[in-house]
Amino acid sequence: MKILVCGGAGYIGSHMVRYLGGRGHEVIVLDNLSTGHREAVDERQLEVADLLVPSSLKAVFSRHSFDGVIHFCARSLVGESVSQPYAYYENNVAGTLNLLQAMREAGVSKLVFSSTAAVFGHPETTLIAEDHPTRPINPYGASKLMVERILADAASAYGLRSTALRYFNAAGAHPEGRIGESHQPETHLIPNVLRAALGQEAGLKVFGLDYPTRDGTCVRDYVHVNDLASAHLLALQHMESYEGAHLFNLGNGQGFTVLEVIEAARHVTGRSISYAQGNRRPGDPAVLVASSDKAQRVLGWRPRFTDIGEIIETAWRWHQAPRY
Ligand SMILES: NC(=O)c1ccc[n+]([C@@H]2O[C@H](COP(=O)([O-])OP(=O)(O)OC[C@H]3O[C@@H](n4cnc5c(N)ncnc54)[C@H](O)[C@@H]3O)[C@@H](O)[C@H]2O)c1
Ligand SMILES: O=c1ccn([C@@H]2O[C@H](COP(=O)(O)OP(=O)(O)O[C@H]3O[C@H](CO)[C@H](O)[C@H](O)[C@H]3O)[C@@H](O)[C@H]2O)c(=O)[nH]1
Repeated sequence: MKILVCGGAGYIGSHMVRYLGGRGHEVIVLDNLSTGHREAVDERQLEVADLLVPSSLKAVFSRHSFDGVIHFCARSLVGESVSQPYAYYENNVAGTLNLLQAMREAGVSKLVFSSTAAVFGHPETTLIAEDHPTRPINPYGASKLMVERILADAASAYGLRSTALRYFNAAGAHPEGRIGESHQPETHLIPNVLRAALGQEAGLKVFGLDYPTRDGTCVRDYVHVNDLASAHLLALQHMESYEGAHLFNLGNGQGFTVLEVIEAARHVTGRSISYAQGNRRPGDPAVLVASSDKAQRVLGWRPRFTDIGEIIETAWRWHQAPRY
């Protein structure tokens, strides 16, 4: 297949590009490099374009003919979405609409979309399945839920085939260590913990030790980026036979507390990791763990990295010698 990966210079997108390339697919990356890195992709694959500039988008579709699109572009900082909601709705909703228009004009009818556990808000059950109520508590989650709705409408109006994958906590890096997670600012737990292990992050804080969990810290479901990549390819293949708008939750089905992640990182790195006790971060639910039964049953998805130590080890390889 020839696949357009929008946001392919970013963290998860660059792993997707590697994964597809390794399986013989032809890939073009569309990215405005706002949070992505030129060094994360092969220059020959890269089309620098912006979802908010329709002419730049259309130019990409006129130069290539795609079998499908995987769409990772977004602004994705929860806190920032609360203070700058217009920027989030503009990039994540209006930008996606521009992409959908360009796809329609070019006759491209399959899309895989990055959704998020943030569509659920405060969960009502410990294990979150696809039919769990969606009540996002911040503009980031709301913007992703709006796109899910647009995709459902596009399926009935235009026959667009789509799959929204709601990832829980993407983690780890390609085991070869050439690509990895590099955000500025970095808000995610595992990179911050590993930077603390390297002595690069003096101010590591655990946000809240008074949650109703086994050690008082938040529980999250960490899923390896390469496992996310494999689910995207399965979703594209699934849409060859099934029309409509599909939804899947993606996680490992196992939750780890913040303190358990720090302990696992101590074990992997063999270094001491000190932290301070911080206040709760606004908008953080106590527990977010996915039920990925549907993805396993319908797509045949099998995550390979189920051990938190193994996931952290791949990230550790990257953080010791990051290339960007
Ligand atoms: N990282 C996680 O744990 C996580 C969890 C759930 C969902 N997601 C979603 O997965 C996707 C990828 O996340 P990530 O962590 O790799 O983010 P990232 O910021 O590393 O990657 C996003 C990429 O999209 C590009 N981009 C953004 N806006 C664009 C635009 N208007 N035009 C062209 N390119 C644009 C950026 O330059 C970047 O390369 C996002 O949609 C995010 O909301 C991430
Ligand atoms: O320096 C840090 C960073 C994080 N945390 C804690 O560690 C846990 C994980 O935090 P991350 O920021 O790594 O991940 P989130 O669970 O907040 O975010 C993930 O899930 C969200 C949905 O809830 C969004 O989809 C987001 O893009 C995705 O990365 C949270 O309890 C957070 O409070 C800390 O204690 N210290």
